[in-house]
Amino acid sequence: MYTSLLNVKQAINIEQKLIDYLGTYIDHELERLDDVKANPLVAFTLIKRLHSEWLNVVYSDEALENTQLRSGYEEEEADLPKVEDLQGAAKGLMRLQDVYALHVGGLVRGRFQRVADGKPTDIYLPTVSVPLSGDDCFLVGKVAYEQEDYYHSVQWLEESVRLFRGTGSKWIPENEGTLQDALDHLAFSHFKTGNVSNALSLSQELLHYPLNGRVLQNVAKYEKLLVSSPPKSLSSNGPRRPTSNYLRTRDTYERLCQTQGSQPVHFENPRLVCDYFTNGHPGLLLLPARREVLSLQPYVVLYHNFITDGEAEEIKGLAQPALRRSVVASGEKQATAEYRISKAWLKGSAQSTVGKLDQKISMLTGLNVKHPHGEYLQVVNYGIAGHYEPHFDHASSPVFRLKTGNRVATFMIYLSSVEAGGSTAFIHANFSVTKAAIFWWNLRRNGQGDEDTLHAGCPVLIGDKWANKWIHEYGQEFQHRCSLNPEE
Ligand SMILES: O=C(O)CCC(=O)C(=O)O
Ligand SMILES: [Fe+2]
Repeated sequence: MYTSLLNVKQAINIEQKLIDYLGTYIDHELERLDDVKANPLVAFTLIKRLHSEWLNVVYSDEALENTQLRSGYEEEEADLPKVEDLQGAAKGLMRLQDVYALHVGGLVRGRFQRVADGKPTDIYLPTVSVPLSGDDCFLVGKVAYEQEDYYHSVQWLEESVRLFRGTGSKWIPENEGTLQDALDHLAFSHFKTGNVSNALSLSQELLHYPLNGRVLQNVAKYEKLLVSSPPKSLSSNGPRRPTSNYLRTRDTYERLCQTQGSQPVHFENPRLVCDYFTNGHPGLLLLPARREVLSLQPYVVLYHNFITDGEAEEIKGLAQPALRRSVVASGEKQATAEYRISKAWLKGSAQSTVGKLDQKISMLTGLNVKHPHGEYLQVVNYGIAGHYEPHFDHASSPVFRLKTGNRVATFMIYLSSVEAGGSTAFIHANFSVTKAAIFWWNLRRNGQGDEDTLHAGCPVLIGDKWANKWIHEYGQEFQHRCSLNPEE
């Protein structure tokens, strides 16, 4: 190599190549990191580590003399996830389990699987599977247990007991629970769901632990119960899912989240057009919108190329600091009601990207979107299994109407495409959408709310959902005219 300069040049080329390989490797690793961040199982275990595992380690006897660790931890403490975050993450996992009919055993192995005809199928294959520990499952089970939701607690605690048994009686400092705790909670959950014989056998196992009067009493109670009312043969199908207040629409909602519903069949109805749309506006002449009319009643339109990746990134960047603030500032009640979602409002000047988007919405819809006729751009970010229950965007009662009237239409933009889950489901119209930008009228021409617009945001399974939307209100008298037909 040292005999000629040419050889040295070659060596430099080789090194350059190696550096390029390294660069590619790092890029791939960064992508992998992105994948990992967007995985709810990773997010859950991370929150759990930060909320309780580190705490248990830092304050364990083993770490007593490590004052540096303790003071370092105390410095960060204020920024660590709170118990509500951990509970919210656990509830998020159970929501994903329900809405996407996921198999708990699969989730525990880091997989997202649905069981159909006894066979598990992956509905999403993560690049990295993050398995859960017995203690992770114990925590989810306990959150369910504390809400008296024994349907979920049985399933998660079964997994917890199985995993704790697998690790033997080894004591792990970061754990919150033990095999004994899991058995105890599982026994009671079984009892509450009417499975007395399982409750009894688990309680009998608990008798091997340092004696506990309550367990002894339970064993006697369960034995008596089994004699007085022996279990009926396998007639019941096990515990039912807890009912919720939107049960009426729940089945449809979940089906739409899983399947996208019955997508529009354009060739069957000539009014469901796909076209290059300018709305007769000179501003759209050179770059028309790729419009797809999805539904006529309610009237829902999809614009395929509404926002560029660069614009979306800019909007997310603008919203990020405001989003954080809005979470801290939200009152306790609201934080729990809309848990897993944070919001920010962006004003933006006419020249800004926000202003340009405003202008584009106005050109496409022909509506006056200037504040206060349109609300500021709202950016929403969804957390673990973040979702939005079925609702209307318009106010159903005049009491809640703003000065500029009701929300006549919605323009919703997806700032990043979600990898799995997270679609917007139109409950009555029977379809769901996950991409680009959609527009729909909330009010009928007679000013009344259009009940057919009932819609929901499905929980995000994988990915980072940034939906944002423009809501237009009255002030559109000449653009969205009333009809002479009061029924319209
Ligand atoms: O996230 C979604 O898909 C729906 C959000 C929504 O409906 C709303 O913010 O009003
Ligand atoms: Fe909505």
